[in-house]
Amino acid sequence: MTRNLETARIISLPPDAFYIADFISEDEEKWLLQKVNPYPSAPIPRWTQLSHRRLQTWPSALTKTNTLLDSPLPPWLISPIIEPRFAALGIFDNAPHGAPNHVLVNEYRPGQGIMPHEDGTAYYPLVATVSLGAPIVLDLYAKKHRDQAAMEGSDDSDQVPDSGAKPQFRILQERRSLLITRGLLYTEFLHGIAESRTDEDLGPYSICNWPLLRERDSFHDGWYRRETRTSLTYRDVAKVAKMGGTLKFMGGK
Ligand SMILES: O=C(O)CCC(=O)C(=O)O
Ligand SMILES: [Fe+2]
Repeated sequence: MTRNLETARIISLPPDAFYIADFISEDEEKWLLQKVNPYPSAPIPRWTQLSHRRLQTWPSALTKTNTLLDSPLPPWLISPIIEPRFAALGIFDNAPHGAPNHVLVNEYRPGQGIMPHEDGTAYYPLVATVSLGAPIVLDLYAKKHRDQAAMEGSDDSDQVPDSGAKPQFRILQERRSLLITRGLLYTEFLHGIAESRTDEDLGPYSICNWPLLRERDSFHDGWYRRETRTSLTYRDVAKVAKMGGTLKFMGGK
């Protein structure tokens, strides 16, 4: 990864996390939100309603064996985010395909969130997240290790934090920002977003990327009311099946 990115490192976190407050412009944000929610309705309804958020999966969902059927991302997810910006920062240079091939779009309305989870081995261990619309706090929890889970009498696959457990770290993602998490932070931590109508206790001691924020002043009361926040999460799926192969298989040749 290039030197440029080092100035964006969140130094209080285990390796590695990077935060760039002003990654896209206001016009680009507006344009991307229109692409996510085309007026009056998408030609193909892209949203899947989940219990606590809405989700779009581009270019398509992974198969049961975590394989991506090879197909390009739509142009609006490529330019300007992947080309030229990710490329200039060398973000995916070491990933198997040298660039992201999969994007999950999440939308959270006030009160919605996502349970602490890990993204797992289907992806190269790096996620680059562009935030749109409003700020939100991402909570990080160290995974429980086998011995700890055993001591607590839970089965050893139970790495999920107890409900009500305090996150170990909190990252504030402003609208128009980029957050990159990779390496140990990807493999050894769970991440989640609280199902809350406010984000509170915001300050230099509780928010680990505080020095890198664009609009610290707007958080000086220590809280804000949630508004609809959309995320574009870019990843590289390791296993890709060429369509040609599938067609040949279907044609019996
Ligand atoms: O919306 C986000 O920033 C997090 C989404 C997430 O964790 C996921 O889609 O796996
Ligand atoms: Fe995730």
